[in-house]
Amino acid sequence: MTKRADAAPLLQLDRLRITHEGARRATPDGVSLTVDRGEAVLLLGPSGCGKSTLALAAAGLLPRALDAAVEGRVLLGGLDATTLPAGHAAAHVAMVFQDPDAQLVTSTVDDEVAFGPENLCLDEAEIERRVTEALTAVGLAHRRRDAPEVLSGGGRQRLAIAAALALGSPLLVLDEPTANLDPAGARGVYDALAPLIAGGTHGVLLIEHNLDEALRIATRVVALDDSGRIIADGPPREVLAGRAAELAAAGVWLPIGVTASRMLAAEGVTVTDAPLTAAELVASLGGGLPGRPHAQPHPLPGEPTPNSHPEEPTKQAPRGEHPATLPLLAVASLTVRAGGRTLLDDVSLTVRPGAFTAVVGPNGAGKSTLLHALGGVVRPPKGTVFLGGVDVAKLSPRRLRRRVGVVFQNPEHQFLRQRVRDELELGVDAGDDTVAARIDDLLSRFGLLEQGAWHPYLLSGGGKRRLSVGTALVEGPQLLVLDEPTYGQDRARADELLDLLEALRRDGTTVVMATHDLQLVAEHASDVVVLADGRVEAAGTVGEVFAGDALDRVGLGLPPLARAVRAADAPGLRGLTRLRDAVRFASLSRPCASDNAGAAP
Ligand SMILES: Nc1ncnc2c1ncn2[C@@H]1O[C@H](COP(=O)(O)OP(=O)(O)OP(=O)(O)O)[C@@H](O)[C@H]1O
Ligand SMILES: Nc1ncnc2c1ncn2[C@@H]1O[C@H](COP(=O)(O)OP(=O)(O)OP(=O)(O)O)[C@@H](O)[C@H]1O
Repeated sequence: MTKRADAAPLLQLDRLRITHEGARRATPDGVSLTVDRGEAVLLLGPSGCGKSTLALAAAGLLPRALDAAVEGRVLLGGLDATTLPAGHAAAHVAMVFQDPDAQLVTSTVDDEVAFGPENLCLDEAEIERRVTEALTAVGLAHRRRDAPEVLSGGGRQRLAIAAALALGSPLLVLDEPTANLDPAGARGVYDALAPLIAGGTHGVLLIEHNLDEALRIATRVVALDDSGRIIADGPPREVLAGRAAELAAAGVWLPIGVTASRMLAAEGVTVTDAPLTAAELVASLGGGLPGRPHAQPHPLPGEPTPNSHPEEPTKQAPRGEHPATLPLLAVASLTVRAGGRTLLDDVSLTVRPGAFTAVVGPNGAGKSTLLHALGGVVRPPKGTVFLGGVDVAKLSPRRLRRRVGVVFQNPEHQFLRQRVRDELELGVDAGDDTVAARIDDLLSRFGLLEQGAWHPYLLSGGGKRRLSVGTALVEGPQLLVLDEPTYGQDRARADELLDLLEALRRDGTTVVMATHDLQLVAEHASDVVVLADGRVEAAGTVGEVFAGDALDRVGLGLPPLARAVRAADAPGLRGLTRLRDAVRFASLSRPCASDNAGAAP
């Protein structure tokens, strides 16, 4: 499509400043930016800096959608968004919310996607064409007759994206559109978006933590700091590599290549080609560090054979052969059915005490269902869950809560009280005089001390997520079960959460966590269970599972670094799945000072 020279940008924010009712400061605070056709602007910033609030404004939903004072201007196609009649906004903009449940309104998948086009008074053939195209683009064409609420979390997210695409609006505002999606689903979303940007028909304002995927379409990166002000705005490499230190200090997620380069710089190794993605990182590792060919330090001294997990101690017995330890958790022949479907089909697995077991699988594999069964949230019709030798089905809800802390996929489903502090107090023995101190400690560890008296729903997405983890921890459970706990977190908070999980593990807590972030699995988990279609496809240590083909078989594939390493087919890199191993590799093969002196720049 040719762009008229005089056409106004799709979106123009002019010194936008939004102060929520009762808030002491504005977030965002004085943000000006434009998005035009052919542009995908990636908006980054720490949790609570106002990204979602800005997205609502950009979608023309303020001031209607929020109790907030809005200063500055929001122009959509040159028109003041605050004066656009509600029904006219769709001609300019469509939004996908951070929480897909916030936007699903009808009773079938089909109706949900048709809802927007019907309101545009399009003819039936056109509506049908758009519905089919949008559902196909997100891989939901086979679930047209289902109710949205029976879709998995990822399924509902795909549906929300399809509904936005079907509107045909030139500007798409996407608030973490792939946070609940499996890797193939996330790739699918960006595959669908890429031609819209490249073809110049659409513009995108994007909030996304999945940077490897987002960088496939991002033409510009805008970063906000904690106070909701712009600290960087420019081409992705210039901002993400060039201003990395500043962004990291502000708690902004950085792509894997930039994180690795920073770790290498701390080791005295300079990577000059500023890799952003895992593929670029591997190209720079495989191609030799500045000016010299690689040494081949792999396998590293004392390390296992190629393809095994580099940091797994060699003496560790493979899964199933931990002779001295009885499993903490033993699941046998677990079957869960609902709505005429079998969600879990004869699942058996064990988790050893102190393990950090990741449960991975495509959307709809049954991960949440399994976690709910472990936490006693659903009573399986068949099979058993034993925790420390005790049948979970025989424990009272109160005793179960003391042993198993559960963090749900959607934090809002978990909140029952009016104040953040009360939410943590819920279910704790009133007579216990250590409660207040424990709660203060949790509030401060989770960065929520100042928000203790707030309503939980007023927290940012990241804040809600941290509170939900806090509520599961108050009782000091033996087993902590978490469903996508890093979703919606900024870099600093996600690292903090993972550090906290590691500290809990050192103190004896066993962790079972469902996640779509396979890089996180590589970096932190000890064991993995791969689910697909309600069945266990593979289980074992991270090294064992990553070396096998189960992840490929179920359509997940390897995490970005391991995938890029495998694609590069460089023998020296084989087996690298963790960032710190990649950095160690590069550091060990770094040039000595005299090499450096003679090296080409
Ligand atoms: N309805 C509301 N009323 C009062 N304060 C709110 C409301 N919604 C959000 N806030 C506050 O406004 C600030 C910005 O929230 P917002 O959700 O826009 O941040 P964010 O950058 O998207 O965070 P995250 O990455 O954690 O989702 C936060 O401090 C949040 O607690
Ligand atoms: N009440 C129900 N009736 C029918 N089907 C259901 C019901 N609840 C869940 N399902 C289906 O069961 C399957 C497993 O859902 P579950 O939420 O456990 O998957 P998941 O692996 O956690 O997915 P995601 O990664 O998308 O969160 C999905 O296909 C979902 O649509």
